[in-house]
Amino acid sequence: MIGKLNHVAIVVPDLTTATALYRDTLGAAVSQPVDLPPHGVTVVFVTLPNTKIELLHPFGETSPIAGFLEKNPSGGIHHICYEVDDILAARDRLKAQGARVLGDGEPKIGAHDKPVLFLHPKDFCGTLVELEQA
Ligand SMILES: C[C@H](C(=O)O)C(=O)SCCNC(=O)CCNC(=O)[C@H](O)C(C)(C)COP(=O)(O)OP(=O)(O)OC[C@H]1O[C@@H](n2cnc3c(N)ncnc32)[C@H](O)[C@@H]1OP(=O)(O)O
Ligand SMILES: [Co+2]
Repeated sequence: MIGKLNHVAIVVPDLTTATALYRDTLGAAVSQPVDLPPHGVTVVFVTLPNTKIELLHPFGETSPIAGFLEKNPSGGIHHICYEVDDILAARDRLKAQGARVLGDGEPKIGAHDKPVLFLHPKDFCGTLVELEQA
């Protein structure tokens, strides 16, 4: 069911520092920061030849990543995102198998203007999983 690895997301305490690290030290192509209010994050996209890295920082008062940053003040890998061909079919199959789909269970439009869903980290080996419609 899951296809390509779309991105790995890293929560960072300081986006400017993290962007400089990826651009100047690691030599990657990085975007400007983009605020995504419906998701409670600001994101910098790092484009690699075979996938993407997203550098995330909390946006707004009720960010879903605020708790993670509190527990991991130096930052850390926050989630991995897999592509699926049919996100509603994937959701229904996962729910039938007992996986917890986060939020209200309805896909939101994600950072790449495609529908996304999140699966509880405790159901997937301690890793928060994002699914994105391919
Ligand atoms: C838009 C863009 C895109 O790419 O399209 C994005 O990705 S937006 C990315 C930001 N959006 C999201 O992350 C949305 C989905 N996430 C969420 O709803 C929430 O972050 C959440 C429910 C996973 C966790 O929320 P929280 O940290 O406030 O909750 P808790 O503190 O109660 O956490 C419950 C348990 O899960 C653990 N836990 C929390 N977050 C993570 C994580 N990222 N990876 C692994 N474990 C995690 C906690 O340590 C705790 O474990 P223990 O009990 O053992 O201490
Ligand atoms: Co993501």
